[in-house]
Amino acid sequence: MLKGSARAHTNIALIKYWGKANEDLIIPMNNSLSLTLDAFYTETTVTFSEELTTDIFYLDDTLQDEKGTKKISRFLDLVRKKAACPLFAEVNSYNHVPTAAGLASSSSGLAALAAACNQALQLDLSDRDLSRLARRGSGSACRSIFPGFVEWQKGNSDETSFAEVVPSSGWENELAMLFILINDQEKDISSRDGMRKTVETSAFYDGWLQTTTQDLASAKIAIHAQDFEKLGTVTENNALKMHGTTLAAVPPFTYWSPDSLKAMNAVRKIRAAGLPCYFTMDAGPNVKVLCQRKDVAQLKEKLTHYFADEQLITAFSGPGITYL
Ligand SMILES: O=C(O)C[C@@](O)(CF)CCOP(=O)(O)OP(=O)(O)O
Repeated sequence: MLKGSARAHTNIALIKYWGKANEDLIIPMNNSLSLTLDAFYTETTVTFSEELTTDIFYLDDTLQDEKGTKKISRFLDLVRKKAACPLFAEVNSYNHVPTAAGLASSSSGLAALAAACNQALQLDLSDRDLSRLARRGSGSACRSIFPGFVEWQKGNSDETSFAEVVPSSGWENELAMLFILINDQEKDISSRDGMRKTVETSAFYDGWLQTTTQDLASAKIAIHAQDFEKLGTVTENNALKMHGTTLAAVPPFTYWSPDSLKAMNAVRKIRAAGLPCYFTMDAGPNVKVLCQRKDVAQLKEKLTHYFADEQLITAFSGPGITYL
């Protein structure tokens, strides 16, 4: 019996990954840049055993059906091949995220699984090679291997596509990200399906791609200069452009719900009144608000005029992989 356990934290992209150049290897069209957070994480244990005749996946103590196990099993096939190990495995994952929020964070889940496999099969992978392996599970997972600000170098092959830390002199510890959890019943289009539809059909996709490289350069300059307004502005604009691409997909779609727009407008109003804060969004209705740590209590107080307190969750910069 070969067993491994690891914890990985969710990351939120400030400059988005939105589209694959290679679906099988999960090579992205562009570089992306994220902030790993402390509040949300996944703890995963994997046990490879001769006794098993198939892969078994428990998520928060609930046995997952075949559909829910497919993505995990496909990833385990990769690991088995890499380790020349024929054994099936039992995976136990615990998502420490607010369940109601639908904050299904594939970034922390697949990163934790990759690290747990690394330990169980004694692959002895470097962080860079672990990032490459996690990338094969889910693109954004490659960034959760590292703490703080992280850039995913898109590369053009399995060897050259990996994440690495963005030097920041610890400035990330002066920032905060406040999640506005929008309880939207709509079944989300997964990020994987959403980005594929967009790449394949959206008239706005090329415009997105042309400007996101510049946005990433601006974000890195802002981090180096510790210029919050510059980082916040490029973060918000980049998210709006990414989401703009979905409106020109065929058929069009959007992740925005009425309350998403309410949240974005509230952030604009609070910013206009003098509190620097900027929003970003991913493949769902939730809105994440980037602000400076010193302002997060005041921001939360102002947002309670628009949303219930239990919908507001504060996160700070978080760590990379921890082996348990
Ligand atoms: O995180 C970002 O950069 C932006 C997004 O969150 C915007 F929705 C996409 C994340 O995509 P992911 O779930 O990693 O896709 P996969 O590679 O198909 O598994």
